[in-house]
Amino acid sequence: MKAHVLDGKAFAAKLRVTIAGHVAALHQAQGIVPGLAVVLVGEDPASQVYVRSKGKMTREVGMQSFEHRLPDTTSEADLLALIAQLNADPAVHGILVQLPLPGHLNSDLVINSIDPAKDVDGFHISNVGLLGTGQKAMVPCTPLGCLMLLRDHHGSLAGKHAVVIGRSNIVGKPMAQLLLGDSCTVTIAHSRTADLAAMVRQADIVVAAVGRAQMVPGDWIKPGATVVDVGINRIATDDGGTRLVGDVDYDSCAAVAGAIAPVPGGVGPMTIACLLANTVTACCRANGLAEPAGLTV
Ligand SMILES: Nc1nc(=O)c2c([nH]1)NC[C@@H]1CN(c3ccc(C(=O)N[C@@H](CCC(=O)O)C(=O)O)cc3)C=[N+]21
Repeated sequence: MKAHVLDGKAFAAKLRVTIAGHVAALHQAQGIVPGLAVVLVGEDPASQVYVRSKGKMTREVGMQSFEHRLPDTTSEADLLALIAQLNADPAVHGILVQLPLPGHLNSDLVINSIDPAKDVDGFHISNVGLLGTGQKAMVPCTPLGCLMLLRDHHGSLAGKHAVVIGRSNIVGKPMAQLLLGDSCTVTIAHSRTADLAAMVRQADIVVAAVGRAQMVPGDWIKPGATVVDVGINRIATDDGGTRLVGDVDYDSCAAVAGAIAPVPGGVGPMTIACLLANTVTACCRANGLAEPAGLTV
């Protein structure tokens, strides 16, 4: 059997068309243009690629993109002052501070200084608490994108056993909350889980978000299970180049899984599309307008 491919690239492209429609309608009916501010501190090359890609897609759907690039020597006070300015700017509906931040900056402090209503990453403690208690929140983009792919493929997720590998605040924990919200039985596994292979073999849904290249082999996958690969790892190739791989070993997993989201072309494009979706949602909430269906949970 060869797994069905969960085509995040195509899904995200359709979602961006839908978002562009909502952006055009907001502009026509209300004269409002949703705005997203992205803040990048330092010169990490991978981060620069993502920030460029986010800016391009933000403009493509008709929204305003504000990019702030700061040197890696930026003080915490200066970064907090910029965030205060963006919090107060009515043209800015969403604020994303690219992570990881340079080591001298306290990322918890920085993230919690963002107005929760503009926190399109969903990382502010207030949004984390709202999500955890089933209230209306800004939902983290990567888990939201994974959930959209899973719902699209399965319809209802109720009663399925989901094993989330990874316990980060940005993927593992919010992913588990979303799956619980959809009535899955959820296990959060991690590097210290005893007999991880046996645990993963019980899963109807596997979400791999550990940050270790190709660490999940096909013989950990229950035949027919759905595999969502969140990993983004650049590895060396034999010809001296590099290539992007996920946290699962694609070929061996695709041979046993019922469905699998590949890297690249799976969760990555969904993350950016969900960032745009969150910005539209934040813009509608800020203006007291009904938010479009289908952009969040
Ligand atoms: N505050 C914050 N929010 C984030 O959402 C955030 C962040 N910081 N820091 C970095 C990570 C990483 N991230 C990705 C987004 C899209 C792709 C993506 O589109 N990947 C393409 C391939 C891109 C390539 O070729 O490099 C794909 O998987 O098909 C990857 C990674 C968002 N992040």
